[in-house]
This record gives sequence, structure tokens and C-alpha cells, in this order.
Amino acid sequence: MAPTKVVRKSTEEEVAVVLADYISQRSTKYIADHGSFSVVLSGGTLIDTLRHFVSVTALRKLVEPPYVTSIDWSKWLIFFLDERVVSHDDPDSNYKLAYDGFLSKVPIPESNIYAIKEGLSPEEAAEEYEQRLKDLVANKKLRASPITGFAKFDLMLVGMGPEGHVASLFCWHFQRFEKEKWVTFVMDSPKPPSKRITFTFPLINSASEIAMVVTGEEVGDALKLTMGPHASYGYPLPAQKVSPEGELTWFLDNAADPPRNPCCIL
Ligand SMILES: O=C1O[C@H](COP(=O)(O)O)[C@@H](O)[C@H](O)[C@H]1O
Repeated sequence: MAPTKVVRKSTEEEVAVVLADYISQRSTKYIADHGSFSVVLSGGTLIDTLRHFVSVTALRKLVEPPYVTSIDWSKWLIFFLDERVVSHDDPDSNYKLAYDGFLSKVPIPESNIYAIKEGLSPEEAAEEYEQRLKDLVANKKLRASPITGFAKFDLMLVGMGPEGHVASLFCWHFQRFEKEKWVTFVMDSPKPPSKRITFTFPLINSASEIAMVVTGEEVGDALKLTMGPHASYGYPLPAQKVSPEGELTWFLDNAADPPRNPCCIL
């Protein structure tokens, strides 16, 4: 396992700037390596940060020069770390948030965007998404981890909830212990809407690289627990179980991790 890196910036705006550069570099690297760049998006504040009553995604710098023209978007493959079981035009849909703030502004081919299938039950939607991932691995559109056999995504962009959840893997829910399934479902998410599908930890941790993008003071307490000296004791928060085969980089702002209490300097 590669060491964890921490990139801390004063403001969320500065985080958005370094994050765009980081993603652009990874895009170049993975396309040169195997001809495509598989990116997994979270929902929540990663894709829809409410600031001054305006929705702005942490990926907003990617849709501006120089990245909007310098990145080879035709080689990107987009997946969703978790999704709410709602229609694609529902305001709760992670796909809709990602589409409105990011995907509609860059020329990623529609056929490279792997959204949840509409009109299925949560269980059916999870099975259908898992099968689609397995087919992509079988057809060599996605790589497989030589260690776990699960799909190996190039980059996952992961947010964290104020109580330490990641994807739709919540503290007191059994889904966080899943070992076999690639994608599972949730019927009673404590954060609405209740019905969701989500990547499991074995799939998440098979990734080449994970960027944890965590900004804002609401997540400060969970961040202290996740990255502080007692991180490995007791009942770990879901965020503490993020441990990819490849590199893990935390992108933080001062609101999440104030400098007077820098729990996160490794
Ligand atoms: O419900 C969700 O929550 C997590 C964290 O969201 P945040 O708004 O607290 O950052 C998010 O990563 C996930 O995709 C989403 O469905």
C-alpha cells in the first residue's frame, strides 16, 4: 500500500484549483499507460457544494481553460461511487448533479458515462450495475486488480459525510462489511433519500488512486477521528476503511482541518 498524502489549502477555492491540476495529471498518465481514464465520482459536496446559495462543484476548474481543452475527454470513462435510486432528472440524483455541474460542460462521449439504470428496485439496480462492471472487465474496457480480481478504477473522487460515511456506506450499517459483492444496495439510508446503491469497500480499495476531497467545517470532527492519533482504535468510521491498493491523497481546506489543530499532518 502506497503512503497517504495530504494536500491542505486555506480555502475551498484553492482546493478546487489543485484538485483540477491533480486530476489533469492523472488523466494524462493513465491515458498514456492504457488508453483510457476511468474516473469514479461521488455525489454530495464533491459534486454540489452549496456556497452563497449557489451550487458549485469541486470539479468546477476542470470545465475552465486550460483543462477544458487540454484534457482528452474522449478517453474518460465515468462511473458513480454510489447513487440514489431515483430517476436521472430527480434533484437527489448524483448523476443529475454531476451532469449539471460537470458532465454537460465537457465532451465526454455519452456512451462512456455509466449511470444507474432507471426503473429498477435498489437490489436489481445494484446487481445490474455490478454486472455491467464485470462485463467491462471481461471486455477489457476496465482493468482488474491482480490482487483482488475486482475492477481497478484509475481514480476515485470520494467525499465524506459529517459523521464519517463515504459512498453510501454508513457507520452502523452492515453494507460496510460486505466482502463479496462489488455493488450493494441500501434501503434505509440515514441521509435521505433512503434507497441507494453503493460500491463496496473491496471494490473501492482495489482502485489505483483515491482522492478524498473533504472541505467545510461540518466534517471537522469526523476528520479528526479519521486521521487523528486514535484512528485505528475502536469501531472505525467508514472513512477510516478507505485504503486503496494505490495512492490515497486527502484534499482538505482550513475549515475542515484548522491550522491551530492540524490533526492531519502526516
Ligand atoms: O449521500 C452521500 O454522501 C456522501 C458524502 O456527502 P457529503 O455531501 O457529506 O459530502 C457522498 O460522497 C455520496 O456520494 C452521497 O451519495
